[in-house]
Amino acid sequence: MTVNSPPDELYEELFADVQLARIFPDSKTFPDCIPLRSPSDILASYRQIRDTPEFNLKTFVKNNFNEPESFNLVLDNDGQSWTIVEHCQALWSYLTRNAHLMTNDPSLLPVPNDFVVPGGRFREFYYWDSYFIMLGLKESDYVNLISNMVSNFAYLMRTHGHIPNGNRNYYLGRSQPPFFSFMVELLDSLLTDQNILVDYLPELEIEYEFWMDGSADLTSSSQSHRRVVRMTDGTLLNRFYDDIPKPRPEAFYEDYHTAHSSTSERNESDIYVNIRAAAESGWDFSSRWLVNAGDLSTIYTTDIIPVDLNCLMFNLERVLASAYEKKFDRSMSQHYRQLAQKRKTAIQTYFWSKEHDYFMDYDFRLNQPTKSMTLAGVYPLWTELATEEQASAVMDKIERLFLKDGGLVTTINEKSHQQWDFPNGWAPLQYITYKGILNYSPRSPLVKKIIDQWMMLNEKVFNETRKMVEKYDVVNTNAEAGGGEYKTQDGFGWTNGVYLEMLKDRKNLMRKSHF
Ligand SMILES: OC[C@H]1O[C@H](O[C@H]2O[C@H](CO)[C@@H](O)[C@H](O)[C@H]2O)[C@H](O)[C@@H](O)[C@@H]1O
Repeated sequence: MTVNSPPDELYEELFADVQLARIFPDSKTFPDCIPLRSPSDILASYRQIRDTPEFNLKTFVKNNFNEPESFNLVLDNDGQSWTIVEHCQALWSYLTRNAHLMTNDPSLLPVPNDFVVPGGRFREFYYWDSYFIMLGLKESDYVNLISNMVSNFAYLMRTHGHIPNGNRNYYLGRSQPPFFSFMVELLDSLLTDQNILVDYLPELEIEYEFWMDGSADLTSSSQSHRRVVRMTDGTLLNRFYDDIPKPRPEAFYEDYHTAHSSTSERNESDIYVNIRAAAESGWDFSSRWLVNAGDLSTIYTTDIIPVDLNCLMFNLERVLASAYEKKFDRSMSQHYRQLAQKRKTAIQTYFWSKEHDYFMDYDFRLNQPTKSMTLAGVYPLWTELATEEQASAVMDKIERLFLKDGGLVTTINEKSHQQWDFPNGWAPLQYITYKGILNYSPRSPLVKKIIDQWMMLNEKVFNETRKMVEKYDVVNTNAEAGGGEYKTQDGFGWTNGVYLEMLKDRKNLMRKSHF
C-alpha cells in the first residue's frame, strides 16, 4: 500500500509559506485541505507565479484547495431537545466515518473499517481517545463498531508497525499512549464466545516490539534508544519519543515560533523532537514536560520516564502473558509474566516518591523524580500496582489537591497556560482516577464526589450550550476551558464515552448502596 508523503514534504516551501503567513487561523486546516489538482502541479504553478506583482497567497490557496469538512453540531432531534444521554448516543453516528468515502483525502491513512472521530478539528481517529469512545459505544450497544475499530488498529499495526497518533500521514512518526491491550481486553469481555486475546496476539506483539525497539542493544553506557531507557540497575523502562526533528505540520506555525523563541543554545531539532514526544504522550502540552512552566521552548519530554506510560506497558505485558496462556504456550506466558513482574518492581523503585507520598514521573538524566504532581500518578491504582498504603496516600492527595468543583484538575501548577494543566479537567483522567480508587476502596465517598462533580459540570455546560466539549475548566465552572494552541472543540468523543460509562457506574454503585 502506498502512503502519500505528509503535506510539509508534498508542498515543500509552499507549505511553510502558507503556515507561516497564517492563511488559516488554525494550523491544522491546511494539512487537512483537499487539493483540487495534483500537488506537484500546484507546487510548480506556485513557483512560477509567486514572484509576480499580482500574486496573492490567500487567493492562490483558495483557488487550489478545498477546506476540510467541519463538524456540524447536532442540536436537537427535529426541534425536540435531546437529553444529554440522547445527545451522547445520537452523536455516535455523526462521529462515525465510513472508511470507503474518504479516499480523496490525501493525508488520511486508509483503514478497512468504519471508525469514530473525536469531533471539531479532529476529523480522524485518535489512538487513545478511541479507548474512551469504545466505553461509550459499549454502553450504546455498538459492539460491532468496537470490533471494527480494534480490527483497524490491528491493520495499522501490521501495515505501519505501530498505531499512529491518528490516521493521518503527518502523524506517522509517533504513536499515543498504548491502550491497545485495554481495547483487546474490552472486546474480549464483550465477545465471550470468541478467543479475542489469542486472535490479536500477533498485533499485541507488534505493539510491544514498537515500544521496546532497540532495548536489546542498550548497555549501561548507552542509556536510551527511541522509546526505551536502560536504568543504571539494568531495568528497562519506556518514554515517549518521535524521530522526526521538524515542526509538526498540524502546528507548524506554533512549533516554528517556539523553537525560534528559545533563549538557550539548544538546537531547533532537539526542541522539535521533544515537542513531538509530548504529542505522543497525549498530554500536549503540560508543565509536566517543561523545565520552566511558562516557556514551551524548555520542553524536555525525552528525559522523562512517565509513570502512566509504564503502567500501560505493564498491562501490555500482563495481557501478552494471558494470551500465551490461552494459547497453551507456557514458556512465552512465563516470559511475559517475568517482564511484567520486573516492571512492577521498577514502578515501585522509580515512581513512588516518599517525599511527595505520591507517584511521580522520573527524570533519568538527573536521576530523580520530577517536580510536577499530576493526575498521571493515579495510573498505578488503575493498573493495581500500588500497595494499600500508597493507594490511600494517593486518594488523600486527590481529594485535597486535585478535586475541584467541576471534577479533577490535571495538575496543581497554576502558571503554564497549557491545556493539560490547571485549571483544566479531561474525561479520560476522571475515568482512570475513579476506576483506580474503586480497585482499592469500592465504597469510597471520593468516587461519588468525582463522578457527581464531573457529571454535573458536563450537564451544566450541555444545558447552556447543547455541547459536550473536549475539556472543561473544573475550577471556574462558569468559564470555558482554555490554554494550548487551538480553541476548545466540541463533539466530543471521549467526553461522551466517559459520561455514559460514569452514568452506568453511578447507577450500579447506588444499587449496591455503595453511594
Ligand atoms: O493539533 C495539535 C495536537 O492535537 C492533538 O492533541 C489533542 O487532541 C487529541 C484528540 O482529542 C488528543 O488525543 C490529545 O490528547 C490532545 O492533546 C494531537 O493528538 C496532537 O498530536 C496534535 O499535535
